[in-house]
Amino acid sequence: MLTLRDVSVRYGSDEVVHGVDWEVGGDALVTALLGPSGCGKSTLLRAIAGLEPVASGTVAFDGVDLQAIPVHRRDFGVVFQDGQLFPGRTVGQNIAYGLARRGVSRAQARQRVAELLDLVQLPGAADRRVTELSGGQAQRVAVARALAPRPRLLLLDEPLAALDRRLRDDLAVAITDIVRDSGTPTVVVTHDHVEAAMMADVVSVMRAGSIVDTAAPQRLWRRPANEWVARFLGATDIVDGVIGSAALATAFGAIEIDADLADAPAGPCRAALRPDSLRADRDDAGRAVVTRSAPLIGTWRVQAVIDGRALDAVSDTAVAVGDRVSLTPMPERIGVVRG
Ligand SMILES: Nc1ncnc2c1ncn2[C@@H]1O[C@H](COP(=O)(O)OP(=O)(O)OP(=O)(O)O)[C@@H](O)[C@H]1O
Repeated sequence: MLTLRDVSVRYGSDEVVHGVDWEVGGDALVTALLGPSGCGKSTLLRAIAGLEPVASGTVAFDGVDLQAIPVHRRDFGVVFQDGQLFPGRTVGQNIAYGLARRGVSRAQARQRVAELLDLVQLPGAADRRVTELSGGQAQRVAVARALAPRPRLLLLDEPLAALDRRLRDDLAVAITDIVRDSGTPTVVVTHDHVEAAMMADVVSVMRAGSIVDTAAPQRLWRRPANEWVARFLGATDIVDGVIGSAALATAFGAIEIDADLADAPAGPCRAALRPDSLRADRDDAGRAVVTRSAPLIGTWRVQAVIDGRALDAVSDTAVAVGDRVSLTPMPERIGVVRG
C-alpha cells in the first residue's frame, strides 16, 4: 500500500502540490488520479516515482519511507504519455530492458518477454522495430516494459492522451485488463472522467494541488464532495432540492431516494444534473419550453426553460424550439452534492 502524508511538491518557490494525504492500494487495484490540466497530477505521480523531490511530508510503501530510496530501487513501473520506447531497439529488447539490470538470464528474459507480449496481445512481436508500431501498440509495449520486472506498483501518466478517441476507449479497456490480469496495483493519471470511470476501482479528484474527493466512480458521481467536483464529472446544471424521508423534491418533480443517496441528510440540498438526467417529452400541457434542440444519434439534446431556468435534457423524439415539453427526472442519473 502506498501512503502519502502531508506531501507538498515545489518548483522553485512555486508550490504545486499542497499537503496531500492519500492512500493507494488496499482493496482497489486500479486508482485514477483525475483532474484538470495543470492541477499537479503529473507532479504528484513523479514525486511518488522519485522523479521529483518532495518538499515536505512522506511517501511510504508498505510502511517504509521512500525518501532515501532512488527511482530505480522503488520497484515501481512508470509509463508516460508518449510511451518513450527506445527507438533503436526491437519490441523484445524494449520489454527486456529492465530485466538484464536485475540479473535475469537471457533465456528467462526471452520467456518473460513472450509472456508479456501475450498479455498485451501482441504475440510474436518481439523482433518488430518499435518505429513500425501504431500509437496504441506502442503504448501496450510501454505497459509491457513497465510490467516486465514485476513492479509492486504501476504508475501510468496519461497513457492514452496521445491517441485518438476511439483508440483511447479500446485501449483504456485493454490496459485495465492487462493490469488486472497481472494483479499489479496501478495509479493512472487522467484528465478525462469517462476514462477514469472506465479504468479505475477508485477515483481521486485533484484540484489546484489538493485531492478534493476520493470514491468509487459511481459513488463519486452520485455523492460528489462539492459543486466543483460535480461539474468536473459532467454536471451541467446544479439545482436546489429538498431531501425528505423517501424522495428528493425539485422544481421538475420528485426523485426517489435510492441506495446511492441514502446517506444524504434530510433538508435542503443541491442536486447535480447531467444532460441525460432529465427526459423531455413533447407535451402541450408541459411546463417547460424548448429553447434549443440538436439531433444526436438516436436522441435529441434539448435545452428547455422551466420557471425561468434553462436546463439540459434529452428527448427520444424530435422536438423543436418553441415546443412545450414535460421534464422527467431519471433518478439514477442525478447526484446530490455532499458539501
Ligand atoms: N518542471 C517544471 N518546472 C516548473 N513548473 C512546472 C514544471 N512541471 C510542471 N510545472 C507546473 O506545475 C503545475 C502542475 O503541473 P502538472 O504537469 O503536474 O499538472 P497536470 O495536472 O499533470 O497537468 P496536465 O494534465 O496538463 O499534464 C503547472 O502549473 C505546471 O505549469
